Amino acid sequence: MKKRLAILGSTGSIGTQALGVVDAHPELFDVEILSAHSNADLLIEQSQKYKPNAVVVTNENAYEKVKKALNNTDIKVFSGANALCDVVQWDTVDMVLAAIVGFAGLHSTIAAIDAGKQVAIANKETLVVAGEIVMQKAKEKNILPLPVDSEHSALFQCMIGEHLDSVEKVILTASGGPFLGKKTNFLVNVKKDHALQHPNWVMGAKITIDSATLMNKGLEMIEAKWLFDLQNDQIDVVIHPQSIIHSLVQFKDGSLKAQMGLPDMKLPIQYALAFPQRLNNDFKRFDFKDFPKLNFEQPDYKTFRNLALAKDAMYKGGNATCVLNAANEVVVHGFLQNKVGFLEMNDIIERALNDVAFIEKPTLQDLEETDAATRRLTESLLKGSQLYN
Ligand SMILES: NC(=O)C1=CN([C@@H]2O[C@H](COP(=O)(O)OP(=O)(O)OC[C@H]3O[C@@H](n4cnc5c(N)ncnc54)[C@H](OP(=O)(O)O)[C@@H]3O)[C@@H](O)[C@H]2O)C=CC1
Ligand SMILES: CC(=O)[C@@H](O)[C@H](O)COP(=O)(O)O
Ligand SMILES: [Mn+2]
Repeated sequence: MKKRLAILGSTGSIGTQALGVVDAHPELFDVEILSAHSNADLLIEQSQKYKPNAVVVTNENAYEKVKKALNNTDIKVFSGANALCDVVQWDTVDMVLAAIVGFAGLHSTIAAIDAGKQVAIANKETLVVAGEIVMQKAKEKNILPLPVDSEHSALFQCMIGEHLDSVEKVILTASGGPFLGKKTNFLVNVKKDHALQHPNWVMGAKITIDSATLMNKGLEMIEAKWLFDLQNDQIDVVIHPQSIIHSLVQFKDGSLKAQMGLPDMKLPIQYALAFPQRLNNDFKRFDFKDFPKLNFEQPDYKTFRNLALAKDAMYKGGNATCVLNAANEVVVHGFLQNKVGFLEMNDIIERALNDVAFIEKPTLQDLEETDAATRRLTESLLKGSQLYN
């Protein structure tokens, strides 16, 4: 029986690569649901090729275009974020790939878990904002959320067959991004074109900027905490510029297990979609001759302050990681519009973390309000930037 997939965020970097995995294994997967926000043309193209049961479009203008284009087909076309939460619960869906970027992916992921669906989570922001709630719900439904993020897929693969209480710590590898080794006198002037040039991975714009500021690794620390039920001091980061070792688990006997491979997201996507099977593929193989040296160094927390801010938020807990995420989403959006400087992003996130009211044990409703309040505050702080016009 084929696995029937809901691919949320099918027009993005993860979504399109997931469809590549489906292309390679048509005997294993059927596409039941696709979703997009603004890229109507690509969603129309994908719909014509994969003939899903339904598509959801969250941007109103794009919805009109998709609706018109698919008018003469059997494909149902829905609009709005609520529709995402409805379709993932359909009986005809076996697995949901959460590949929407940002807080916007939270509710549909929770809806999928509430309905007892298998979930493959690329959308790390969901776990950063509401990891405790999401994992508790998954536990109640007896669901094992499958990580798609490369580091977390690596940790997951290393932990298979081990007792979780034999884990001493996990070590997340970070490429260091395009500005590895740079200091503030350089970073103060960097613009989006440079920041968007990730050395090893081709990804969506938001996560690429997060990699450049090291916020991505901070988000990933929090993501690891919830996915693997770790204490804060069990999570380390090491810079590894080649992105060949995708992360490591250190066990109580001192043994280290690492998962390695060329940087290619199709592998962790395929692993999650097919779990517990490992599928054949023709992805390029790692060759030691191409990598005579693998390097490691400590992160520069003083220069890349986002990593320190994220770590502090993780230790603080409560709604602090929700504040961190919302402020970061707003400043990254601003940076991509050349409305705020690279280093100013740190200052604004820090202000938000200091100024938004702390809630120790937030409900989902509290987190929604925290997200909205942080966005309002951060937007107003953004207007203080000299670059803002
Ligand atoms: N790309 C990668 O290699 C990796 C990504 N991730 C994580 O996976 C997630 C997706 O990343 P990535 O694919 O790079 O991002 P992209 O920006 O490439 O794609 C994002 C997807 O989300 C949709 N989307 C955007 N805003 C909304 C919204 N408000 N409501 C509903 N849908 C929306 C987009 O639709 P549209 O394009 O139609 O506007 C698109 O389909 C992120 O959380 C990221 O951190 C994790 C590890 C690696
Ligand atoms: C592919 C992936 O999982 C990204 O999250 C990647 O890890 C980003 O690279 P950095 O290590 O530069 O953040
Ligand atoms: Mn990652």
